[in-house]
Amino acid sequence: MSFKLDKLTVRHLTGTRTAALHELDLDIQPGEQLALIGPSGAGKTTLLSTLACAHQPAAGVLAVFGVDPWALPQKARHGLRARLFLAPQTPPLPPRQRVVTAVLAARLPHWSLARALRSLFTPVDPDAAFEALRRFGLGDKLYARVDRLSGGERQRCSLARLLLSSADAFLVDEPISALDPALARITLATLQEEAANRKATLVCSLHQVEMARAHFGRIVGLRDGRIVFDLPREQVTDAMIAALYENEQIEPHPPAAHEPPERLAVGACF
Ligand SMILES: Nc1ncnc2c1ncn2[C@@H]1O[C@H](COP(=O)(O)OP(=O)(O)OP(=O)(O)O)[C@@H](O)[C@H]1O
Repeated sequence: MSFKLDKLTVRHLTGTRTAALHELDLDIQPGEQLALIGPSGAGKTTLLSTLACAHQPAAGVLAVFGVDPWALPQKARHGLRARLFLAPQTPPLPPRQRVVTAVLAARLPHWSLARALRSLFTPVDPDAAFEALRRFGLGDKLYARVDRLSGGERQRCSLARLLLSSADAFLVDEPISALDPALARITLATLQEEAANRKATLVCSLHQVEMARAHFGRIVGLRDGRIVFDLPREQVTDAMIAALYENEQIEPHPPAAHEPPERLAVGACF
């Protein structure tokens, strides 16, 4: 089993004392690919980072590759984390670094300190970085600076690191939120192909419900920190989706009484 959750409850240390995840039961087999969907604030990111052993649960049981990460000594937990690749929605890439260096950093856990330092100045395996970037349509950005990438390019740069990692599970948070539809399809296909080739587990949160239903065989719907459904895609109905997102539409913003929209200057900044 890659992940086993039994009545798992997670609270954030800051903010409200309400649990972000409430008594979740979830089994994820090695090599399985599933999509997490649900409205904003449902707990998708919290679940992914809990699976990545970044949040210690408040209650319940978490087993990652058969062991409780929080019962392990810190060094062993660190070793376990190296088998997990968490791709956050906003990747924390060092801004002044070249893309090639940022991508090759995925191999840091396997390098000696001397090799890691050398790679900062002369990238050790630029061909591997190029190939990973190429698969996400970013081959031309190998030597670009990270802070000159667009939001979508940064996202894909972070995913290229995933290809160079040796992880057995990919935990990917909204990988296509900044991508156009064509790039979104390529990106999901690349992630799924990589996971299938190395028999890695893929858990992917998505706001694009139709993409989730089109690409993933298993769909987990989260709302208010609870699993609302966990089903093969054929059994997920439009009514279930509507109920999952019910009342989530944003109320239109009332125009300010003193400044009706038609009187705002062209180019006004909202
Ligand atoms: N660092 C934090 N400190 C305190 N509360 C947090 C923190 N991060 C998230 N939360 C809260 O935990 C709950 C779940 O948030 P989470 O980010 O996991 O949801 P999400 O489904 O990923 O949302 P989105 O789709 O908007 O990214 C929310 O109520 C959120 O306000």
